[in-house]
Amino acid sequence: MTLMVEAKGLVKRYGERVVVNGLDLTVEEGEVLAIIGPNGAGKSTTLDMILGIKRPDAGSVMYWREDAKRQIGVQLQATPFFPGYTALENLRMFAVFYGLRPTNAELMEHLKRLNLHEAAHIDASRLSGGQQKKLAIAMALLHRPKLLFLDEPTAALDPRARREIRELIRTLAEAGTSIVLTSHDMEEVHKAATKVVLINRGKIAASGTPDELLAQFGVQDLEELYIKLTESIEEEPALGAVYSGGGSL
Ligand SMILES: Nc1ncnc2c1ncn2[C@@H]1O[C@H](COP(=O)(O)OP(=O)(O)OP(=O)(O)O)[C@@H](O)[C@H]1O
Repeated sequence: MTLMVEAKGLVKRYGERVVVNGLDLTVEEGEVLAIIGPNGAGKSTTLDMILGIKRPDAGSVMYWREDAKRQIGVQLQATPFFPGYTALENLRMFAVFYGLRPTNAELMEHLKRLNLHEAAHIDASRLSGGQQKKLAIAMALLHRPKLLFLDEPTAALDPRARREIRELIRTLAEAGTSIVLTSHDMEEVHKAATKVVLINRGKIAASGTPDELLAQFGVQDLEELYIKLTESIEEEPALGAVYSGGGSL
């Protein structure tokens, strides 16, 4: 088993507020790890610290190799497209950033993988929300990363597009790509993820395969688990004390 990422004791504070509180996380090769949790739980902040976008106040992040960042693909919630340029042109610009020189035919093939080829010649800023999301994912995949981060990859997508992205995730994982994703769609997480980490108030409330979690907590599905664990932590006053300053989250 190769560990692709090992994050230990991650802490992030904003003023007196601790939004990520001593979080440990590992990503194994070929794993599809879903990070779930309420709005504001600290999921994106955790991803940002793992990616080096935000500096942790404590803790460490180790990758499987020193030059790992060349082999990482990232789709964040907001993607800065270049307006005035088509989807294809945007894709080409990102390819150049990665040091690649793909032909038009290769780029079209890449767009086709995401069922986005018909939008190739549309200005990126005029694409629908779902098409923009797909373009962001296409950009993250251009250099065939070994490790892929997807922050809410299926939010704003219609059911067919969701299924396409889920199938793409499965195909990538089968080919050995490790994937870390966040999602609020529990059914989808159950279908796509090999491991689930539930974050609540900056801490890990549960972690395991979807089936392990259902058995461990005696619930029917991940939505029930989510409701159960996010409720129970809010009700438990002792856990509130771990947040410095006592500020509400
Ligand atoms: N720059 C900042 N300054 C102050 N607070 C911040 C900053 N960035 C994030 N936060 C706060 O940190 C907390 C965690 O935010 P984060 O974006 O990690 O949550 P999340 O779990 O990804 O939520 P969502 O599901 O809504 O995307 C939130 O309460 C947010 O308001």
